[in-house]
Amino acid sequence: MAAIYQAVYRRASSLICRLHSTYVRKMRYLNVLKEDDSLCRQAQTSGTFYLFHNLSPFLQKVGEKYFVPQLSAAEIKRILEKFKETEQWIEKSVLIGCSDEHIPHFALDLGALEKSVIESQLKGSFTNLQKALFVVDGKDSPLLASAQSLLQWHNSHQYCSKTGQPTQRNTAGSKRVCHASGITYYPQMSPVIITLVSDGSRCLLARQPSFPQGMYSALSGFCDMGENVEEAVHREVAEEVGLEVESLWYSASQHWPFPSSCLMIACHALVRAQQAEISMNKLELEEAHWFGLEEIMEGLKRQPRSAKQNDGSFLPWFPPKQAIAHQLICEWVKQQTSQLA
Ligand SMILES: NC(=O)C1=CN([C@@H]2O[C@H](COP(=O)(O)OP(=O)(O)OC[C@H]3O[C@@H](n4cnc5c(N)ncnc54)[C@H](O)[C@@H]3O)[C@@H](O)[C@H]2O)C=CC1
Ligand SMILES: [Mg+2]
Repeated sequence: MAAIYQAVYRRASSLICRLHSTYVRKMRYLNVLKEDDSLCRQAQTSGTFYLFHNLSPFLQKVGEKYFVPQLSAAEIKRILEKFKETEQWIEKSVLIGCSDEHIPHFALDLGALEKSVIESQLKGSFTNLQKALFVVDGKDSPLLASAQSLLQWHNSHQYCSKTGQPTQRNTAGSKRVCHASGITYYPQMSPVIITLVSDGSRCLLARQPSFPQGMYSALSGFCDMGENVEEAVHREVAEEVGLEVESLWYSASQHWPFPSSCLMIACHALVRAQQAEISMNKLELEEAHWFGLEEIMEGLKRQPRSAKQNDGSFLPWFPPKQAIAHQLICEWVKQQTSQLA
């Protein structure tokens, strides 16, 4: 039966090849792998693997640069042999993408095996995700973030929340099913709005107590059930700084893996300059200020280390370029400078 499916799939994909762009073919291929367990199992034998250990990605350092190595199935088998483990381990991997040439990419967490043995065999180290995202090449960070989020979701969804029975995953790891209740669970993300509020000439940045010292960011908050993006922006701005948003517009979005799988939806918002007095919610924020263009441009140049002053206090600095908050701040600067020109 599987052979018939594969022949049909090959026939269909050769037709698709002639009709569609590389991108469309790639997305269609990934979609087939998610739906077809036997094809996905076969793909694992020719795929590449990103390794994790208790959700920390494996990195290699060459000179000053960090790389995220992709291992072949044969290399994974060699590691497993060292631990006298079988290649069944590979079935624990999750599908995270594929190359333009349809080489599938998987992520595999070897958390149950001794970390130092793998690290010395592969000459690299498992690195905390928060650090990894800021040292690897920009194109690798979204991949690491989504791979880790998917692995984390599987870790915490082993059981059905209705029956308490174990759930079974499909080969790609794109869903889990409870056979007792028939419920299918799909990986979850929480929508979060992040808003850079402006009064026309200044922008509002705030600090949560958990932020590193001196760091200010745009206002953020989880969307409530049933809320749309516009309502969430209005509510969060009102809740956190006591201001009423007049107008808002969407900028961009980003997947953010902290604390676990957020879809950050970034917007700009405008409040009236005559009604811009901040009334900060002390339960959520420790500081909130209006910043002028010059202060923002100075802050963008500062690094956490250069922000520290002799008396131990910190000058304001802003999230690094990997965070969407950074993009919002840069867009605001661009818009302000173009108004001045
Ligand atoms: N990538 C970026 O540029 C930035 C990302 N963020 C992320 O945005 C997220 C949310 O921002 P906050 O201002 O902390 O949100 P928030 O203002 O909604 O406050 C967090 C509180 O909301 C409650 N909450 C409601 N729904 C929740 C859910 N689904 N998961 C967890 N807590 C929930 C909890 O009580 C939590 O303590 C943070 O996890 C942070 O990592 C925040 C700023 C910048
Ligand atoms: Mg908040």
